[in-house]
Amino acid sequence: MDSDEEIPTLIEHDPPPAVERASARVPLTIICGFLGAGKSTLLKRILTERHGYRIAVIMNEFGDTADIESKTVNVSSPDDPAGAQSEEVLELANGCLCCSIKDSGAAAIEKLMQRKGAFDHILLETTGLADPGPIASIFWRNEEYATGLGRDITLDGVVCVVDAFFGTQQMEEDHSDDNVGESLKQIAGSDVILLNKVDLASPETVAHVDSLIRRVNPAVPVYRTVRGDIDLGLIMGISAFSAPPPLQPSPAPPPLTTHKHTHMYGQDSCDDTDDAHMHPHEPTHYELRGISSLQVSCPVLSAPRLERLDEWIRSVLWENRLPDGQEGQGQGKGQGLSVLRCKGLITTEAGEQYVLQGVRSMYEMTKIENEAQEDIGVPQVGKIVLIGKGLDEAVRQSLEDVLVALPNT
Ligand SMILES: Nc1nc2c(ncn2[C@@H]2O[C@H](COP(=O)(O)OP(=O)(O)OP(=O)(O)O)[C@@H](O)[C@H]2O)c(=O)[nH]1
Repeated sequence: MDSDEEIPTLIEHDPPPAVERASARVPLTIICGFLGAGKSTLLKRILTERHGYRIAVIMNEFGDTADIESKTVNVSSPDDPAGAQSEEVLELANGCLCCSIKDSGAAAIEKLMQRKGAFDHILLETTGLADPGPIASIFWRNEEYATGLGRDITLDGVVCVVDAFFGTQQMEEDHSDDNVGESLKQIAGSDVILLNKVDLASPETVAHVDSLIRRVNPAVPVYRTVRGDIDLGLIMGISAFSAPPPLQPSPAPPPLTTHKHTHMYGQDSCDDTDDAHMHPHEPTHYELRGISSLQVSCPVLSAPRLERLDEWIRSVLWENRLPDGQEGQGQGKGQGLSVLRCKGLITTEAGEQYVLQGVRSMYEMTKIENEAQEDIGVPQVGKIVLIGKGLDEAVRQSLEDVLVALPNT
């Protein structure tokens, strides 16, 4: 055997950390929120405090080339005193990167990814009136095709900053063409909500906004903050698009106290003319200007029933109708069926468990690997949460039929 044929000795070595980091996908968090709610304040805190995370922050409206100077957080860094005016990626004293550029968000991120390895997480701020759904879809879809940015980035979650003082009023006044309002779409499409500026609002006002949020999106954790002071571990690294929804029912929101509140958002009318009376039982199915949520518990499913559920989801998400052709009717407004966000945890008779995640018409059912099942201790009974328009009793009934009532064939 000549020397060329000798079996080479394996030398074990750990890849240098920078190489390891460069090969991993970087998680991206979308930060949306109501106008003036405190998004920039949150980002400025992240960019200037010593927290040990290496975060790249992109502050710009996604895809917008309009004036951004007014959106730029003036971050001064001892290493780059002129940095706030620069359009380049700034490296800040605490290890974060700040990117405030005029070209499109995709270009900004591509530029940022040339520095891959220099940061562990990306935060992308949208403007106060952006619906996060389409942006989330872009990154989520990219991941699936694993080309371009999708090779480098994984969508971690959507965080929404809500103004505790003006939140109720903003939801009330925010009318868009489809009569839903971007603020409600932001709440519907978020995985975490920061109820900010709680120092400015009375406890009753804070509780009321909190209650509205939970009624639109019952699966979302809501953290009350002042000037965006939050443990970063609660908003980053949450894997919202691969984790199951919270298994415990969210804490019951405080009841809406008076009729005045409930009627403000165009709920069905009530015969009682006393404005101060309490509703003894708040409906679990709640509708706020057309957007509502539906939660259905999901028993252990046979394989055919899982297939039928998949068909049901395809019909509802892709065709905006129930599989039997009977469209859900939006309460009071005649709006059609349209799902903005769905999540679920499904267990099968074969002992497999799936996480359902959907943003608008896109969805995936991902099998939880056995080890992960053990880690998170997933129980046998799952649930399905839908957030969107037209989610009335006909939709609930139809879903329950698929999960429970129809023959288990
Ligand atoms: N009292 C109080 N003021 C706050 C808090 N958070 C932010 N602010 C102030 O509210 C104002 C708006 O905050 P920003 O962080 O600029 O809000 P934004 O969401 O980035 O605003 P837009 O980008 O215009 O939508 C600023 O003057 C902040 O200093 C808070 O928790 N309490």
